[in-house]
Amino acid sequence: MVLDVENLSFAYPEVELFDHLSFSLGEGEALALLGPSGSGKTTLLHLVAGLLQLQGGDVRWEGRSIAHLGEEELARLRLSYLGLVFQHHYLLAELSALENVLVTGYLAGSVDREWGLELLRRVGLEARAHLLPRALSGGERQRVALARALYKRPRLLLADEPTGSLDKRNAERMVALMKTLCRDLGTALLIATHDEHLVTDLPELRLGVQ
Ligand SMILES: Nc1ncnc2c1ncn2[C@@H]1O[C@H](COP(=O)(O)OP(=O)(O)OP(=O)(O)O)[C@@H](O)[C@H]1O
Repeated sequence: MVLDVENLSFAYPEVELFDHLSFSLGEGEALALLGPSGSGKTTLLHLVAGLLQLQGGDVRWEGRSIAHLGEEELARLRLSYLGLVFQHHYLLAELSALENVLVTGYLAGSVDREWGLELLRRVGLEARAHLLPRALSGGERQRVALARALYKRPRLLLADEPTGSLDKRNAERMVALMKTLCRDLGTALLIATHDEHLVTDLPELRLGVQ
């Protein structure tokens, strides 16, 4: 399995969020994470990403428990295992669309420009590769952020309200692209969203307010 979440329990001092929650994702599988505001979608994604200390239960990346890994080891594994997309694009304003897609390559000291361009082609933006984020529309920026998240061919893509800032047409296009690209790359996909109608064809995990 790409991801195993086993018996996960988590509480903040004021609120208990999960009690023995379990699910798994295999290669190229997708799951919609649904639930009202405050039900813990973002918290769950942070636990899966190893950005928040586990309290009870386990998270395994390709069979390997992350519960007792140090920060450095987690950060190293995350580079190849995980891609992230948020509600905001977080593109670097001074870099072109293509340079933003390649940014993790620059950091690692090896850049595959052709693959970056291919990803931009797949999200319909090859002709805009040279433009700065401010010259792109909101939907286009978010599609660049998707291409950037997939540049390393991660095993798992986590998307936290990726369509939260988009109109209906762009939201539908973004979700369709996430599903198609992840399936093609064998990347597992976990999407947290309020827009249930966008993910009706995906298996769902529904969180409730305690
Ligand atoms: N650092 C924190 N300390 C204490 N409580 C927190 C913390 N972060 C989140 N919470 C609380 O935990 C609950 C779940 O928050 P979370 O952001 O995970 O939910 P969500 O489903 O993603 O909500 P939304 O859809 O509004 O983003 C909320 O009641 C929130 O106030």
